[in-house]
Order: sequence, then structure tokens, then C-alpha cells
Amino acid sequence: MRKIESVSLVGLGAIGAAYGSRLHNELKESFRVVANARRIDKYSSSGVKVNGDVYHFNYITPEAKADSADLVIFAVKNTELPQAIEDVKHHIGPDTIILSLLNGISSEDEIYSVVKSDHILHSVSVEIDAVRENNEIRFSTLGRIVFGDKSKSSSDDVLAVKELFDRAGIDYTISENILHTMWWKFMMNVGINQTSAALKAPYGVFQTLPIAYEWAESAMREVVELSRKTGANLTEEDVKSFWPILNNLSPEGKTSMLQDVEAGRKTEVEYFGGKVCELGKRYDVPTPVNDQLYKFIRIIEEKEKLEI
Ligand SMILES: NC(=O)C1=CN([C@@H]2O[C@H](COP(=O)(O)OP(=O)(O)OC[C@H]3O[C@@H](n4cnc5c(N)ncnc54)[C@H](OP(=O)(O)O)[C@@H]3O)[C@@H](O)[C@H]2O)C=CC1
Ligand SMILES: CC(C)(CO)C(=O)C(=O)O
Repeated sequence: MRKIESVSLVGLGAIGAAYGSRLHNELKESFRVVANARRIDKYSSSGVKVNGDVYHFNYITPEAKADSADLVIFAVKNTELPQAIEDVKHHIGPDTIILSLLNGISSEDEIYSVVKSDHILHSVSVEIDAVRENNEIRFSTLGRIVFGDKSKSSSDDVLAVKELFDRAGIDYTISENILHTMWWKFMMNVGINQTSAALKAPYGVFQTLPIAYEWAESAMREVVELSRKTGANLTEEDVKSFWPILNNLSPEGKTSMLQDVEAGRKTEVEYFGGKVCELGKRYDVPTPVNDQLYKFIRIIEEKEKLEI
């Protein structure tokens, strides 16, 4: 098994900085953050704070000549992925393992369509409640990364990432059925991210108001129906499995979509509700809850652009 000695990250936001701080502690200068000059200025001026500790990472611009990394991690939003792939391409060699921590079920395919690598693992981060405000990232729980190889249950790439996470102190689970895992996480995001953004509600609202949680569950159940058509085969038990996860998150914590709405940024709604509506049409499965959530969040985004 080969040992991962160098990692390049693109996306130093809530998720990227949370896990990146652990990788920096382990790999020091061999952990590189790829970012353009504007972002590097922003990060360098006062450092990036992760749970109160100030980090100065090893920054590198997309244009700079670079050796390919043993591992490249994507931690940008789905809307930012095409540019991120372009920006990190100097760091991807024929043997580079690629991990995408993006939510949704499409980022790995999108990366593959450009880099055509056989070393792309599938992954999701779960049970993390990371919140970013400017250069400051806070989380009460780092959760874990669930990852796996779509074609084999255990591969050299999986074992190499496992060994790195053990060294860096990052919790993980290796999934034996990563397609199911990706859909399970997708289902949660479709439920909680969209309803929290529509209600402008942190996790505490869902922990205490059954009516809010039921709304999230109704959006998730449409994903369960769709999963039966795609082979991911989610069940009602999968829907119920989110309850203990939610209860472990900080009541003040906010989904990444609520953070986007509050910051006036474009959200990932196309990759959650938008995807559900698209698949619903393709498989002739009704998706009334997501149809409304999709419209609602699109209106919030458009409203942001109006000057009235
Ligand atoms: N927050 C959370 O708790 C969780 C989030 N996720 C998922 O993880 C992914 C990332 O989310 P999150 O960390 O919250 O998002 P953030 O918006 O906090 O972070 C994204 C970061 O990527 C940077 N970025 C974007 N494009 C580039 C680029 N081309 N080069 C370098 N940096 C770039 C952005 O910089 P800038 O701000 O300067 O544009 C920003 O700092 C999403 O898919 C999300 O759904 C998954 C689990 C939990
Ligand atoms: C599941 C949840 C809500 C927190 O880990 C998430 O993935 C997000 O905020 O995007």
C-alpha cells in the first residue's frame, strides 16, 4: 500500500478548513491549499481561524508549477466545482487519488468527465456542523468522512486514505455500498438543507418543533421513492436514521444552505431539489414537496438580486 505524503485541497471553507486543519497538523507544508491571489490575500491577512486556533496554510495559486499530489480533496460548493477542477488540475497526476467532499450525487461524475481518472473515490462528510463566517470556521463536532470505491469494497486507494485519516485523527467509515451512502446523504440534504434555508432555521428548531422536522422528512421520502428506481434502495429506516444525527448537532448550528442564504450566496438547490425534480420527471415519480421547495429557494436567490 502506498502512503499519502502530500495533499492538495481546493475550497478552504467550512468543510475544507475543518478537515484541512487536521491535515495541516499532520503534513505541515505538504498540505497545500490551492487558491487564487485574491483568496490567498484574504486568508493570509489575519490567518484562518478554526475553532479559535489561527492557521497559516501553505497556499499555492492555480498557475504555479506544482508536483502532483498523492491526494486531491475538493471542498467547494457544487456551483463552484467547474472552476475548482480547472484550478487544481496541475496537482492531479496519473496516480493522484481524488476525494470530493461535496454534497449531492453528481460531483464525482463531474470531476471524472474532466480528469478521466480511475482514482476517484466517492465520499460524503456526515455529522459535522461546521459554520463559516468570513475567515472563521467553527464546529462542535467534526463528524466523519464516509468513503469508498464504487467498483470494489476495498482498494489500494481506499486503504491509503484510511491510513492518512488514522494519522491525521480524522474519523471515517469505509462504506461497503457507497452508492447507497451517497443517496442516504443526498436524502438528508434534500430534507434538512432546503427546509432550514426556507425557514431560516438552525438545527435547534428541528430538534424542538416536530412540525418542522416532519416537513424535512416529507422531502426526504420523495428521495426514498426515487432511490428505488435507481438501485440505491433507501428505506424508511434510512429516513429515521437522521434523527439521532440531527440531535447531536449544535442547536445554533446551520446547514450549509442556510449559511448560503444568510450570506446572499447562490445555493446548491439545483443539486438537491433541482435534481429530485429532474429525476422525478425522468422516472415518473411525483415530487410535490421538492417542487415547492425548489421554487421557494430559487425565489429567495432571485430576490437577493433585486434592488427594491
Ligand atoms: N458546512 C457544512 O456543515 C457541510 C457542508 N457540506 C458540503 O461541503 C461542500 C462545501 O461546503 P462548505 O464548506 O459549507 O462551503 P463554503 O462556502 O464554506 O466553502 C467553500 C469554499 O471554497 C472556496 N472556493 C470556491 N471556489 C474556489 C476555487 N476555485 N479555488 C479555491 N477556493 C475556492 C470558497 O472561497 P470564497 O468564499 O472566497 O468564494 C469557500 O471558501 C458543499 O457541497 C456542502 O454542501 C457537507 C457537509 C456539511
Ligand atoms: C447534514 C448537514 C446538514 C450537516 O452535516 C450537511 O451536510 C450540510 O450542512 O450541508
